[in-house]
Amino acid sequence: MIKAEKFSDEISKAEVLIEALPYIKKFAGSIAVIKFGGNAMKDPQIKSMIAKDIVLMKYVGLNPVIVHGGGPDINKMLASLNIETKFVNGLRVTDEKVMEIVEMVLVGKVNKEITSLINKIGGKAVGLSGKDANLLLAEKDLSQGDLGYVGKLINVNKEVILNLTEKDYIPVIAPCAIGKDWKTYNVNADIAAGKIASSLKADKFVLLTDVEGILKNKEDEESVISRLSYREAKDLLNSEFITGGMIPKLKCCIQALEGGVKRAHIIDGRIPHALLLEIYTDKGVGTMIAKEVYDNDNL
Ligand SMILES: Nc1ncnc2c1ncn2[C@@H]1O[C@H](COP(=O)(O)OP(=O)(O)O)[C@@H](O)[C@H]1O
Ligand SMILES: CC(=O)N[C@@H](CCC(=O)OP(=O)(O)O)C(=O)O
Repeated sequence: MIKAEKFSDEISKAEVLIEALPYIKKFAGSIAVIKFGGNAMKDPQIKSMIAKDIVLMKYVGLNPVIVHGGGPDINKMLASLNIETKFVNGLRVTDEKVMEIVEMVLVGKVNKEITSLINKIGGKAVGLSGKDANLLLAEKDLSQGDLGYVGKLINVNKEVILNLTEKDYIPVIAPCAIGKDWKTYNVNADIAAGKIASSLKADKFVLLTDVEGILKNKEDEESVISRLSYREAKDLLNSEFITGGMIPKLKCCIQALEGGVKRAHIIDGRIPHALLLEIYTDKGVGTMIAKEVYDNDNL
């Protein structure tokens, strides 16, 4: 170790890269569907860090597919227009007027903001809505009663996504779907991301949100459940621990695993570089849900 002291800072940086090597090897060529939640987008600095993580992932060989929400932006726009909406089990009741605003905000604003942020950092992001090439085909979702134009996805045109990832583009998808009746449908972004992850049989499905993960007790930030098996996740879904926006999140993780996704993660997007920590280090952040969960099982 001649002259090692002289380069000690650089050497420790190189060691960090080497530590990531098993993960880089394991995930090279695979697909990670990342859901960028509206609440994780509130802080511009964090938003920019997430975009950097996504670009880095692409350059080290993992193919990110981004699905975004934008609930808080939709709420703001509706409030400024004095339009009230309510949620039923995490789903926004969507009449024709609300649908118009949802599409305007998600496709016209949020989608383009994320796309240009990634491109500014050096990625090749392409923004899409579910209407482009019939990417997301929906029918009316009646599972929670009649919520208007809330859609349930019945098909994902995965060829569009794969054509883009093969050419090193990063698809950025807004969860507005086209109906079988050619009307526009509002799909919860978590549910859309889960369906897209299943159709691609993604290796990783990561939901970025603004809580530490699934909490046993919502008042206690330390009560994060770090690992859940598929069965435990199903039991938890029917418990009183899970409410509001966490319902579609947990539900879509369960459905993604049923659809062939290997691992689903609900992680805290407010932690700087949470995505890199989750994928390229043995420090899991948030909650991991997998068909089988083993101890010391970080890959
Ligand atoms: N058991 C739970 N653990 C953590 N969060 C929960 C739980 N149950 C309900 N929640 C709520 O779910 C919210 C996350 O969902 P949501 O607000 O829709 O996020 P996003 O905009 O990122 O999709 C949390 O802020 C929290 O209020
Ligand atoms: C049907 C339904 O609820 N659609 C959502 C779509 C956006 C979304 O899911 O955004 P977040 O991920 O930021 O919550 C909505 O209208 O808010």
